[in-house]
Amino acid sequence: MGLKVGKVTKKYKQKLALLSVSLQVDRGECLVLCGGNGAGKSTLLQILAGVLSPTTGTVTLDGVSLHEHREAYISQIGYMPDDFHARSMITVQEFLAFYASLRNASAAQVEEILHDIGLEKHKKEWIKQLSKGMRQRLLLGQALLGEPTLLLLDEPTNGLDPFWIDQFIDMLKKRKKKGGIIVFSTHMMDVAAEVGDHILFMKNGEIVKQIDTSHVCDKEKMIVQLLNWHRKI
Ligand SMILES: Nc1ncnc2c1ncn2[C@@H]1O[C@H](COP(=O)(O)OP(=O)(O)OP(=O)(O)O)[C@@H](O)[C@H]1O
Repeated sequence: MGLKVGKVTKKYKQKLALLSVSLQVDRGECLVLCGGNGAGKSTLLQILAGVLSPTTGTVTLDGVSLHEHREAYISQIGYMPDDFHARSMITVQEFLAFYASLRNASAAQVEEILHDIGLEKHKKEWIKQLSKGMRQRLLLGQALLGEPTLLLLDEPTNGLDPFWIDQFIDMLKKRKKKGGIIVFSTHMMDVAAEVGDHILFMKNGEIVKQIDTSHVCDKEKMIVQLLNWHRKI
């Protein structure tokens, strides 16, 4: 059970973006990807989301192979990309309804998510008129539709104010309790420490450090250590 990534490598023409990345995340766990710009975090998340194909390596979710049973695998994931080009004339509600139809999520769930991401009052607005933080919340809402087993979030806290960062942390904790798996990237070490069971630091496409937080008692001390690691790599 869980997410298993075996020796995943990604080459963009001559550029080696990922080099033999292996990891495992069990049900009910959260893995946080850290590392400087260009470390390979987005590339890894895009591979796990099936948006990019790995050059070599394997990805399975609860034993279902992304390569061999793509449709079954994809139906179990929710993916929030790091960028969002909202040029089209579509409202918040239409945007979520579109993704709900792809994921077999009900209209009731769209309403529930609109409430959870605090965009109920904005549901008739064009998405291109939303603030950065609101767009992030909408993208997150889209990823939650259909209650996916695996949530893949690329820098989800970018642009969120402190209230919404706390809401985000609560939401992740609830999903973990329900047995969901979460993988997200961030530069915010306090968020990583608050919800991460495994914290990975990447550099030049490789995992250079892994911290398992289950034995950590002093969270404040861990945040300082994580900040030091983040600066060092
Ligand atoms: N489409 C592409 N074509 C060529 N090289 C790419 C492409 N996308 C990413 N890269 C390269 O792959 C490497 C990893 O990039 P990636 O976007 O995965 O890093 P990241 O850790 O997410 O960085 P950031 O924190 O800046 O978002 C970088 O060297 C980047 O220049």
